[in-house]
Amino acid sequence: APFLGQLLERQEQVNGTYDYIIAGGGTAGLAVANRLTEDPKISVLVLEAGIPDQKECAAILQRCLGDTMRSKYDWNVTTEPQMFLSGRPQNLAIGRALGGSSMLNGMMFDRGSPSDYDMWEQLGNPGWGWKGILPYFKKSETFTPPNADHVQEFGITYDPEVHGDSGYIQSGYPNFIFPQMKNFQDALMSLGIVQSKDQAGRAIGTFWSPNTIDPKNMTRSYSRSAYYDNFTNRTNLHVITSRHVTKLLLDKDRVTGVEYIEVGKNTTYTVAAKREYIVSAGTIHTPQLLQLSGIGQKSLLEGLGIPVVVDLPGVGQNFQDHPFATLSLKLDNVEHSLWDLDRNATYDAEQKALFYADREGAWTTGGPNSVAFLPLSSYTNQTTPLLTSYANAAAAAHLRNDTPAAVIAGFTAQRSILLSHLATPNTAAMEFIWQSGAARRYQMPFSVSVQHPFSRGHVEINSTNPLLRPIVDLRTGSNPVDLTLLVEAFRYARRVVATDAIQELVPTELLPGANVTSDEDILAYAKSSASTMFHPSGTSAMMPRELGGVVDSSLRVYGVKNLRVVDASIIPLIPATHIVSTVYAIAEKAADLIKAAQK
Ligand SMILES: Cc1cc2nc3c(=O)[nH]c(=O)nc-3n(C[C@H](O)[C@H](O)[C@H](O)COP(=O)(O)OP(=O)(O)OC[C@H]3O[C@@H](n4cnc5c(N)ncnc54)[C@H](O)[C@@H]3O)c2cc1C
Repeated sequence: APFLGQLLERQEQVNGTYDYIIAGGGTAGLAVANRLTEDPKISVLVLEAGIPDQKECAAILQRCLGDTMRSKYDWNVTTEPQMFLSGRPQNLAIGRALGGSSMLNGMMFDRGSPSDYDMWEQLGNPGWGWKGILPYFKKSETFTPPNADHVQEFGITYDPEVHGDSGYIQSGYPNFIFPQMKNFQDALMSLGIVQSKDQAGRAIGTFWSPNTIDPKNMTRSYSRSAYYDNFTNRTNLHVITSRHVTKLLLDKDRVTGVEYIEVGKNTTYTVAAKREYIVSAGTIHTPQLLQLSGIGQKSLLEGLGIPVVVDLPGVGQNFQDHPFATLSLKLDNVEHSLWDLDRNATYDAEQKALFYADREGAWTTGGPNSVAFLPLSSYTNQTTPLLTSYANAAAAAHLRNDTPAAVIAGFTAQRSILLSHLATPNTAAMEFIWQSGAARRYQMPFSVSVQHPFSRGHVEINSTNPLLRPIVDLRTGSNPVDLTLLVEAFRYARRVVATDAIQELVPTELLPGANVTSDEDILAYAKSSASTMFHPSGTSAMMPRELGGVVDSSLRVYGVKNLRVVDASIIPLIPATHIVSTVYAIAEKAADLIKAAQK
């Protein structure tokens, strides 16, 4: 068959059956497909709704970071009005492309701390604590250490022991770093914060985060380039794009096939798997697909006339994200910053020339990498009162009124685990990011982001039409203590700005502005400006069924024998990090679990 192994272009090229069918060729989907097809006897079909990028600037260069948002590569999801954030809906970018959100993301590549994953294990998921997942973090990456000049100039430290050296995702540092990025590290250290030797082993304190960047040419390393582009010679791997999976066909406790359409056309096709079905459609579309297929909360499905195959109230619940808010600064004493690329054509042209000559200069940089992840006790003296306010409310007090009992039980278990970890110095509660103009609207956005929110949202279909967007409600700030944490973080951010290291840069606070000082005013600013960090997680959570879980610790959907979910939706508790490296680790571990089940 002449087309095998390549991206399939025509419907006739799709076979009737495969060993495995994967719904969603995104970050996790392509990684799983790659690992399963290492065995030439195993055939895999990946059905991806999006399109392949054309390796254009927006897709692969840090220079154009953000340009894919609201483009043809984005699902363009708008959330419900966020009632706890002044009623503002949020634009939730999600990749609709070969490689999914990894093709669209900010290229930060960090990990949570050991405690973030130990919490997963404590929630009833054996094998998913730090010890169990670390080998898969390593397996997914090839880490290139910072060059000697950068070690010298910026004080970047690293520990090769915690990194991988033969994985497919390339991680490392851009060839160019703006000098003012170091002032942030110095500022934190002058406040007594310790620099982590390497975030990959303990992401607490201040540190330089790697990016997903190929050291050879300073281009994006993402699921497509890492797990697909070099493997198109595998005749047992079929990938077809512009194919939207509309339904899983179920017969009692087994999936018997998937239905899908070619995007923009009406014909429905069916394809079947001999071994298993894997849903990797991401945090929004995985629960949508399960619900459309009759797996979900009985009352929701019955209300839409969908026959209930498995009454699984957790599907679409437990929705978590990292909300962030920004202190915007103008720095008068810096030679250049990232936003000059958009504002100074001469400088941009110089940097472009440098990039194409030597892969040097500001075109190589863009993803934030000077950051700090701090436990509560490092940035506020209110640790005990804050944790007490979380603990004192009834567990369901801030959940939606009709939250199913099992989901309340799950949240109750999460809450007590979170409270015990957040009381220690080993769990980060807040990220502080010196963004270097990543937002493009300000010269120096200095953002703070809640890492272990107690607010929970949901994703729910309100139509049986698979092509309509489901209801996406983050419910950010529904637990008011999350927002109090942000207010405390603003106060600390101002202490950071007041240090000699930042004052040297001659900063002016543009937003919220020096006159915004009371708790009420800072809170009002946070509510009027807080946004998603694009880390949607948790809507098909890996937890015991009685705690509202959707998949077990082998990622099998409860009540169905041959169906797994592998993507960010299985994350039971969002870790304190940008989550893509966690998604790759989940996919790598899932592939091993699936292979083990073949025996
Ligand atoms: C703008 C943005 C910036 C981010 N920045 C960072 C960052 O700097 N660092 C970091 O660590 N993380 C970042 N993230 C988060 C990270 O990229 C994602 O969490 C991760 O890529 C999600 O992987 P996934 O496999 O769960 O889903 P995805 O990668 O989104 O994959 C899901 C795939 O399924 C496809 N699909 C959906 N429904 C269907 C269907 N019905 N039929 C067929 N296909 C379907 C989608 O098109 C998509 O390709 C960012 C995310 C965004 C959106």
